[in-house]
Amino acid sequence: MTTYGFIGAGNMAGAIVEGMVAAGRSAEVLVWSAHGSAAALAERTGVALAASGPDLVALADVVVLAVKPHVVPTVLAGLQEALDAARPLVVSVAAGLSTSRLESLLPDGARVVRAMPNMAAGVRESMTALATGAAASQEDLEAVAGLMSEVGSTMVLAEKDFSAFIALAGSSPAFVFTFVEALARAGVEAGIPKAQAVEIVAQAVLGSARTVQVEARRRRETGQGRTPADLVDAVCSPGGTTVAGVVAMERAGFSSALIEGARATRARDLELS
Ligand SMILES: NC(=O)C1=CN([C@@H]2O[C@H](COP(=O)(O)OP(=O)(O)OC[C@H]3O[C@@H](n4cnc5c(N)ncnc54)[C@H](OP(=O)(O)O)[C@@H]3O)[C@@H](O)[C@H]2O)C=CC1
Ligand SMILES: O=C(O)[C@@H]1CCC=N1
Repeated sequence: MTTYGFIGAGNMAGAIVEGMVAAGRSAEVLVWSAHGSAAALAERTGVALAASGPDLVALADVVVLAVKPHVVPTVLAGLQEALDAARPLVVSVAAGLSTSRLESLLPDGARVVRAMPNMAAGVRESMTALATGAAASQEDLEAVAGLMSEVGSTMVLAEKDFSAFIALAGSSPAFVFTFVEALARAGVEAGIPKAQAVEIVAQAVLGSARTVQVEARRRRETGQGRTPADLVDAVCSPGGTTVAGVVAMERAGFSSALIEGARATRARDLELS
C-alpha cells in the first residue's frame, strides 16, 4: 500500500483527501500542516495526522506539497534532512512552480511530479494535469496518476502548457461558480428563492457539461458528435427565447470576459513562476 503524505491541509489538499476518503482509501492518507488545519482535516475525515513535517516525510512514500507557492521554499528548507534520508517521491500541486524550480529546492536527484488538480477533487471530478521532473520515472508518474485518478480525470501534459491548463481547469471552477451565482441571482430577481435557484442552475450546468462530454466522445468514436457551438445552435430556436438571451449576453461581453479571465489567469501563473 502506498502512503500519501499531504503537507498543507487547506482547500486543495482538503478536496483531494475528501475524494480519497470517498473512494475508500483513507488508510493511505497522512496529513500535516504548521498551524492546525491538518488536525482539523484529520478530525473531520478520519485520516491520520503526522506528529511533524519530518515524521510525515519519514512515513510517506509520496509527499504531496499543498501549501501556497510562496510557502513551498520555506517548507522544503525545513525538511531537507528528512527528505534526504527518506528520498520520497515529491508531488507539488502549487501554481507557478515548475519541476526544475522544485528540484532546485530539494536534495539532488529528487523525484518530482507536478500535478495541477482542481477543487472538484472533493467530489471525485477533478481534471488534473501531470508532468514529471528530470529524475521521476514512469512508475512515479503512475503512482501519482493512481492518486489523482481516484479523485477525477488525469492527463499527462507538457509543462509549457500548465499555465494555460490552470486557466481552463485549475482555476476555472471559480469562473463556473461565478456563473452559477450570477444566474441564480437572476432567478432571485425573477422571484425564485436563492437556494432553489442555485439548485436549478447547478443541475443545468452539470447536464450541459455531461452533454458536451458525451458528444465529444461520440465525435471521437464515430465522427458524428456535436461541438459546443452545434449545441448552442440546438438550444437556440429561431426567434426564440435562448437566442435572445445569448445575443444579450454577447452584447454584454460574455465570451470576451471569459477569454480575458483565462488570459489574466495564465499571465498570473507565468508571473508566479
Ligand atoms: N484552491 C484551489 O482550487 C487550488 C489550489 N492549488 C494549489 O494548491 C496549493 C494550496 O492552495 P489552497 O489549498 O487553496 O491553500 P490554503 O490556504 O487553503 O491552504 C494552505 C495550507 O498550507 C498550510 N501551511 C501554511 N504554511 C505552512 C507551513 N509553513 N508548513 C506547513 N503547512 C503550511 C496551511 O495550514 P496551517 O495554517 O495549519 O499551517 C493550509 O492548510 C497552492 O499552491 C495552490 O496553487 C492548485 C489547484 C487548485
Ligand atoms: O488561485 C490559485 O492560485 C490556485 C491555483 C489554481 C487554483 N487556485
